[in-house]
Amino acid sequence: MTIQKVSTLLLFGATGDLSHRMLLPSLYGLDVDGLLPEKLKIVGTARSELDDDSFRASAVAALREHVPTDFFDHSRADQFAARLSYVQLDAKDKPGFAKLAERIDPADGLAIFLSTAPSLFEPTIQGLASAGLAGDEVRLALEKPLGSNLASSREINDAVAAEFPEERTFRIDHYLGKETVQNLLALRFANVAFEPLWNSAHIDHVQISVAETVGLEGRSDYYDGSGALRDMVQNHMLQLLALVAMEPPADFDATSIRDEKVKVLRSLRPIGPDDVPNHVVTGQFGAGAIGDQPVKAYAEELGRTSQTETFVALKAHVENWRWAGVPFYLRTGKRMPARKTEIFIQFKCIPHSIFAKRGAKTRPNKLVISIQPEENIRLMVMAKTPGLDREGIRLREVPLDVGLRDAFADTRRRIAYERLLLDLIDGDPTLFVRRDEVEAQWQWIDGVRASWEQTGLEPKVYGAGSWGPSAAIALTERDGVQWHD
Ligand SMILES: NC(=O)C1=CN([C@@H]2O[C@H](COP(=O)(O)OP(=O)(O)OC[C@H]3O[C@@H](n4cnc5c(N)ncnc54)[C@H](OP(=O)(O)O)[C@@H]3O)[C@@H](O)[C@H]2O)C=CC1
Ligand SMILES: O=C1O[C@H](COP(=O)(O)O)[C@@H](O)[C@H](O)[C@H]1O
Repeated sequence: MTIQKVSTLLLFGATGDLSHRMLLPSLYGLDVDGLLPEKLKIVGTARSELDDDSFRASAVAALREHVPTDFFDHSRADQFAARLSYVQLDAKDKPGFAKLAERIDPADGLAIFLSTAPSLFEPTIQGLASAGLAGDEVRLALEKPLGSNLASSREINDAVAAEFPEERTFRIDHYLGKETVQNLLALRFANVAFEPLWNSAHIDHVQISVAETVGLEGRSDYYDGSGALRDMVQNHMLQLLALVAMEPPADFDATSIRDEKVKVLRSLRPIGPDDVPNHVVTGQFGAGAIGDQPVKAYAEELGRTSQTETFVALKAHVENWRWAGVPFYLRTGKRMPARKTEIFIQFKCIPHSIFAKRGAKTRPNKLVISIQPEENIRLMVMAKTPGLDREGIRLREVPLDVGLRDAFADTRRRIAYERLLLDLIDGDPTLFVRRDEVEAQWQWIDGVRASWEQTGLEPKVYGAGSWGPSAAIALTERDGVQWHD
């Protein structure tokens, strides 16, 4: 495969929050590390009235605010800003796209990043096509949300496919850009120790938790129309589940990895109305405190009452030979006591304990993969407690711990978007989500929502700063399982 070099990155939504907090700082990081093509130009566009100089100044201000202080350097920021220019454009104004075509020659290699609301995707794509900016040399990256259900996701995908073939479409799930998420692949497929145990014969259950302390973060219109299931489970958490559950791919390439992930997503057992009471819990945070900081209830933060869930816990099953009978418990919520993204694998008990007659108890092994903020892989194993007990033997659970931050202390921690922007520029879609994956994700999520709507499930209030409603604890305790908090 010959990879077309990119000479221009065209950034829609260049004045927005995502651009300021993540995209420009990521591009700055890549530039400082010498990873951007030397001649790469970055053209920002939005409706705001800016010229090149004022856009550059606003970009440098964003870098100053969002790049860690020990990595921000004024002269490097100015050098980076020299790559930037700006075109004022309303994405709904088709003839206006001619202004972009005056500045950009797609034949030189063009990557486009849509960091705008999805309602603008279709007019933007049509505008690009009308101005000749959707040709063979052009790649298109799209931010989430890619629809709010399967039907709307298909509409977006169809609109994209009308001008950009799948191999030039880069759907972002920023969790795939996180080092620790990619490390899951390394753990599973660069080591011989885990794969023989990675199945229902040895694994009792899997927990995936994404706990956040933040609330609406100024995105109330979007979030209240979405809720935790569609905001977090449909994309990030199902991608994590797919990476945990997939078969070993033949290669680390886009087709092999995505083929295996989509098989998992299609094997998710639908949750029907009868399953809802034992498989789904939703919650909405009430007033409370995180640490010593008082936190308002969701309805107060939103300014109105709402039935939107800010917490969801699910019991899912992957119906295939490897995972038959292994529950995957998923849980995510806002305004929880701590920020924590973690995959917890509970192995089964040993088949027979040679220590039992000596009074020693064994516990099943556990593997804890901490994705953020800690970056750790910890295997809990049984060890003998030191001592000369005549009566018997004492065993204790101890961690075999790999602190990834310490192990790679000499490496800068990168923003997930650095990986993704670099791959977009290089034309490598491995860490982007293919259409069939997104649609399989939506199909399952739509089923969950339809079932909970049919059963009239309503979110239970949980105190901000707690781990969610008590019903979420009951969801696992019914199976004799405790959440790993
Ligand atoms: N912020 C975040 O952390 C995350 C955001 N996302 C998604 O990324 C996308 C962008 O998010 P975010 O940056 O937060 O949103 P913002 O509302 O902060 O920014 C939206 C951007 O789109 C531009 N815009 C709005 N309307 C038009 C238009 N008609 N024509 C051209 N440009 C327009 C705005 O600029 P102007 O007003 O000048 O036109 C602005 O640059 C959204 O889909 C969001 O859901 C996904 C994950 C995280
Ligand atoms: O996509 C989203 O992700 C963030 C959480 O991302 P993280 O990298 O901080 O874990 C979440 O806050 C937001 O609601 C959601 O849209």
